[in-house]
Amino acid sequence: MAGLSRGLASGPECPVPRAVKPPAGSTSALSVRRWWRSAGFAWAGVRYAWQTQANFRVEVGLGLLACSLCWALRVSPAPVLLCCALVLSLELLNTAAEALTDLVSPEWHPQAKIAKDAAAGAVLIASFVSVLVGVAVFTPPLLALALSARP
Ligand SMILES: Nc1ncnc2c1ncn2[C@@H]1O[C@H](COP(=O)(O)OP(=O)(O)OP(=O)(O)O)[C@@H](O)[C@H]1O
Repeated sequence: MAGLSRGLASGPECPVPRAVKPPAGSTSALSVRRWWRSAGFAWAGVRYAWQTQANFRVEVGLGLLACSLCWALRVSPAPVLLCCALVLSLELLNTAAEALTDLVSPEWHPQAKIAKDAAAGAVLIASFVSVLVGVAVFTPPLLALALSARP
């Protein structure tokens, strides 16, 4: 509690806790315990997005569908996996931007609108490009399959 209150900025204008310097000895990059703890926090963020963001769940579903299609059509999954990572990562950043914006500006504000709309725009662009990548990756094998199935 004392550590937390020490990390809080004073005054109502900045309610966000500042980073508290960790105790000496816990900063080693090779500390497995530290890495595991950080991974737990990161996983909590992913779980939060899964539980609260319908778009995140839809994107995970579409990503799994696209990966299954790669496997069924025997095409390289690399571009599809990259697109999945890009879209899901940006959706997580969008969720973070929304949460921060709601914290800092619960009332309507033009700057808050820019923050939310720009973060959503990043997801939109990545999703659009991912659809193009999907068309480029899946069209040739699907066409070949359709042609080979013709009598
Ligand atoms: N505090 C605010 N000030 C100004 N505009 C806002 C504010 N909060 C939301 N908006 C506007 O309303 C839109 C929708 O906001 P909202 O928080 O519902 O985002 P969302 O993308 O619908 O979120 P979710 O993914 O949780 O449904 C934003 O993109 C933004 O244009």
